Amino acid sequence: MNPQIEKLYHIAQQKERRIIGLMSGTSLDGLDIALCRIGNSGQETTLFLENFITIPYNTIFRQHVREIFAKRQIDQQVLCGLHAYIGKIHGAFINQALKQWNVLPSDVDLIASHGQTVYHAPQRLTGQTNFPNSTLQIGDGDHIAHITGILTLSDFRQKHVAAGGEGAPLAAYGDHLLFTAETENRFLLNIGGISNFTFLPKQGSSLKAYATDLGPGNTMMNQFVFEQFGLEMDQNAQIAKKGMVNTALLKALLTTSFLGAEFPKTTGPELFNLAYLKNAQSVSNTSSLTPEDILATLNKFAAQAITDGIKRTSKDLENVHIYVSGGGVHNPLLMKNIREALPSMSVSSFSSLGLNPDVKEACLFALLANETIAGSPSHVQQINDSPAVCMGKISLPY
Ligand SMILES: Nc1ncnc2c1ncn2[C@@H]1O[C@H](COP(=O)(O)OP(=O)(O)OP(=O)(O)O)[C@@H](O)[C@H]1O
Ligand SMILES: CC(=O)N[C@H]1[C@@H]2OC[C@@H](O2)[C@@H](O)[C@@H]1O[C@H](C)C(=O)O
Repeated sequence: MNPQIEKLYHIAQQKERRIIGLMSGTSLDGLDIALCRIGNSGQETTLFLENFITIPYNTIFRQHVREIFAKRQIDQQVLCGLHAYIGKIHGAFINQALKQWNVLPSDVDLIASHGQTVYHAPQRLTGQTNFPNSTLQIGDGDHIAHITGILTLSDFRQKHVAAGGEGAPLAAYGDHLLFTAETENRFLLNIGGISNFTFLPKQGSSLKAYATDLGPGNTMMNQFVFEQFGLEMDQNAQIAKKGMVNTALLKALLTTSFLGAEFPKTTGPELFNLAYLKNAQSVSNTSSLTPEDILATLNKFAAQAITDGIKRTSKDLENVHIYVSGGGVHNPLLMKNIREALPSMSVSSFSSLGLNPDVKEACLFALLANETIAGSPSHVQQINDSPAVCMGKISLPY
């Protein structure tokens, strides 16, 4: 037997695995690296976070990804090059993190790599049926495995698509196994570039867990401050706080059919981008607003896409608690807008469930890898409208 397959076989039989989860989101801020100890599988899963770091990307990296990110026309040579380049960079970042933590690569069982989403094209976006739902994450797993010497699972979303899904959100799988509560109905809200939630009905409920994207999280605010001020984000909503919400623009932003569509659904910056903003400004005659007013309106838009979605699912429910993760939790105006629209619900940071809100998604991919190696598709069959599959491709280091 190939000794690497034998090693994998042993890893699958261990009671506990040390797995590095990686997440690189649409904000292009950096690579989240979470070193997790994951025990058992399925409902018995335990997760302990040993270490976490976000290694920031440099300007050159961001420029390269922005050349192709969410764009329909691109230079294929850049796409091809980035697939290998991102794999190499992520591998080097892992080695750097392990050195910093004094952990030997031989003491890590697996890496679970999300990669970098460069295009997300469900049929609901393209409106075409000649191609199936599709989504593309780059940063090849073979490079990561080779550079680190660690067995690597990557490209998790393809199996979801193959089995009839849109390739996202995958959060429901981990959220359901780790965070379902006995006594309360939960929304685990993640506000990254795009906002999404996992709805977790309390144990014993006749309702089923599911996850859906909601609309823009930070992405439109980020794109707008980058265009106007060359900034990566509206830090602490400093700019938006100086502006006023324009109701005509807000109404125009809220008119896309995506927001009214049934759950679950997925989206990305392929829809929610500056062209979308320009079009909304044009139809609402608001092209001469100040950047501050536009940003205040985009902030409110992100909040309303989130709270309308939550209201829709929770209207007949009592004892509803919302736990927020992702970078949006650090935007005070966004959080204020969300709380004001949901006065009867408790809205808290994900940290009150015992996990740092910035690390949740990286841990999720570690958990997905654990299920693929040591779990079973039957563990996730209770999630509504999402295929019961194990995800990720396996790369051997040698
Ligand atoms: N202090 C802050 N003030 C305002 N916004 C913030 C702050 N900190 C983080 N953010 C927002 O959060 C974003 C990063 O969030 P996160 O890391 O969850 O996104 P992501 O992983 O790229 O998203 P996704 O996984 O959805 O693609 C930043 O780009 C910024 O918009
Ligand atoms: C295609 C893609 O990369 N989607 C991301 C993105 O970021 C948030 C939202 O859009 C979500 O659908 C998904 O990520 C999370 C981790 C998920 O799959 O649950």
